[in-house]
Amino acid sequence: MPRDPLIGIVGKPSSGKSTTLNSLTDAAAQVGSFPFTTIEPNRATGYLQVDCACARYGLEKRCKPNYGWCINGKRHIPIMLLDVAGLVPGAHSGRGLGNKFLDDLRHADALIHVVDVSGTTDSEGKNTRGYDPLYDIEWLQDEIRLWIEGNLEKRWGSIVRRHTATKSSAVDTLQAQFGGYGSHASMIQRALQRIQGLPPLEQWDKEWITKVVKSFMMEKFPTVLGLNKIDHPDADKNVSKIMLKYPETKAILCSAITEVFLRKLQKQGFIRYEEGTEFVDTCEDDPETLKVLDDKLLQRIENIRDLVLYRFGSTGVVQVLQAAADTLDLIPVYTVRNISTFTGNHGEEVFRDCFLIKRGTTVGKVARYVMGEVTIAAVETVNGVRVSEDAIVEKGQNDILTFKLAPKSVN
Ligand SMILES: Nc1nc2c(ncn2[C@@H]2O[C@H](COP(=O)(O)OP(=O)(O)OP(=O)(O)O)[C@@H](O)[C@H]2O)c(=O)[nH]1
Repeated sequence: MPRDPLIGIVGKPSSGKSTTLNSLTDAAAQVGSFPFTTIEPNRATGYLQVDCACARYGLEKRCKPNYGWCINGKRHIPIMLLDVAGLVPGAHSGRGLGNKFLDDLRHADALIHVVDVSGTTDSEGKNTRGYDPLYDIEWLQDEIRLWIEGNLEKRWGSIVRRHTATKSSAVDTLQAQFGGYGSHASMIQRALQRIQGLPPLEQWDKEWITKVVKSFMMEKFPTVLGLNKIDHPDADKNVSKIMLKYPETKAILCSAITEVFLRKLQKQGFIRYEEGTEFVDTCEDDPETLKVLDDKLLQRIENIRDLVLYRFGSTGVVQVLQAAADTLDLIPVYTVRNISTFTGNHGEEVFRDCFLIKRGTTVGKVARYVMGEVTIAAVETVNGVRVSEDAIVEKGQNDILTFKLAPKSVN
């Protein structure tokens, strides 16, 4: 099983990366500790919303995840986020924080590019007016590409010599070069297959290398755009321009600052807010349980409803994380001790453990990830149905699993 998925948040200074990260990690509900062994300063835990298996069996009330939480069948599964700061035009050649951000980036499996669509900050994050954010989308992709290309071109002569001498395939040769970015052979294969008319590696010139790197980036760093600051009056026209120019790119409209504000008021007991939705209740809706808000704050909530929630359906941040995770094609798999009751070792609580795995992962891989290198005698799913270790995990079919260990042999 590969390591836990990691989503990188990139964008120019002042685009709203930290605000987005805060809005995604400052969970209002009570959460368990996180499952990740190391948390570094620029990493944080976000929560991905999925329809939990408990809802299939009417067990919502007894669902208590070990990590994250589950309310009414909506499960919030921890997922690691990485704040990749320091990207400015020219960073690949040492500007700003230079290549430091690129070292962070290599660990990411997918990227959220936070774009400031208000047009009030320039490419370096300085205040301005009427800036065209289309430029940010271009230069940011270029920076990443130039960094990868630069690393490749430095050694291109010896790469080609070795490739010819060892009669390697293009996939093997590139995997040796791109392994440091966490690539694997099938990723490179897909990247190469996408390029029409690609000649043998020894004939690649600069143009072909650029094409190869661009295609590799689509595999290694699938990117969604978080079009942030949609609450700003200038945002509309910039959003339209971006959508028109990049119709294929997944873009989600966001207002990270609104999400932070709503979660804060919710924590303080002033509002009831269902994250990822347009629903906000205040003391006017529920005077019994919600604290009284002054007129100024009530007016601000009204504006948020009109300018963000009712117009766009939500603040967008939950959706942007969802979209980034979708590019990785992750599905939740539940491991239980008792396949009839779905409970763990003790108590009545169900579906305690859940992992995000890449679609296409086999049951055997999940078993080894959860149990380590032990001999598994049998794997069962719902109703005690036996499942082969070679079976691919499928939602609703064999995504609830229990593992029976082989008895230890006595010599
Ligand atoms: N209007 C509006 N402002 C926002 C939004 N999100 C963030 N901001 C503001 O934009 C500014 C920059 O936000 P940050 O989250 O610090 O941006 P950053 O990308 O992390 O910036 P660096 O740390 O410099 O890389 C702050 O003043 C935020 O309050 C938003 O959704 N709407």
